[in-house]
Amino acid sequence: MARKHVVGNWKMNGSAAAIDEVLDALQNQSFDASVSVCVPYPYLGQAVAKLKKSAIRVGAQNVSEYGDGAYTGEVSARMLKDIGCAEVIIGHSERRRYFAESDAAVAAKLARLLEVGLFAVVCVGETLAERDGGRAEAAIESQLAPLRALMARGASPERFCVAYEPIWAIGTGRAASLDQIASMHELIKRHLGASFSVLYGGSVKAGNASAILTLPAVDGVLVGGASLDAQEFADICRAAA
Ligand SMILES: O=C[C@H](O)COP(=O)(O)O
Repeated sequence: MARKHVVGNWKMNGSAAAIDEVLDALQNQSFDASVSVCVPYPYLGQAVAKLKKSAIRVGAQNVSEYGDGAYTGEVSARMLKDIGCAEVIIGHSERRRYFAESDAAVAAKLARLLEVGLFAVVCVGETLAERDGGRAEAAIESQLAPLRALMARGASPERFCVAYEPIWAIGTGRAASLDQIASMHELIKRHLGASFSVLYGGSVKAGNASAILTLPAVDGVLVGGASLDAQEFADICRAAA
């Protein structure tokens, strides 16, 4: 069985001191799972240096859909690779919602990451209105369509995973039920391939991680708030044995 993947997403939180504190507490621990921490851009270099001798990988939370050039304020996939990032979260619902990131932009970002050889964690998720209106599956299928198109053009399913994050479960303390998670992960695997890696995100905590990670269709978790606490994040990583 493949190793589970635990990704911490710090979002726009933290400081140089907080990064040191959390990474100091994590860096010498060994986990059966593959573990990564996605810190804000300004702290990427610090995290890469800190985790040089650790198995924990450093990731970014976004990347430009463009290659190097005159795109003020953007950060290219090549730059992230250059400084030692291993993976990048793209298409997070907060980016789709607050920064109008479209499915097409997410697909372009994925293509950039694949070009330079960085692993991508592509987020998809439905709103509460879509879930309550019986449209959750259709919403996810439409977000998967550009990924399927990229795969049809040769994108390797080994180089990226999907994180299923129901928007109503993010930061709310109300994780999706095990049935809801299992059924959506199975749907995603039906579309992208049975062995395709699918993570779950949305109010994952030390207390529910084990039950979620035990589901056969769950290949890992994407953890927001709880990844800011070294002890709780380490407990979640251990639950992914
Ligand atoms: O990227 C992480 C997700 O948005 C989940 O965040 P959360 O664990 O704080 O609910």
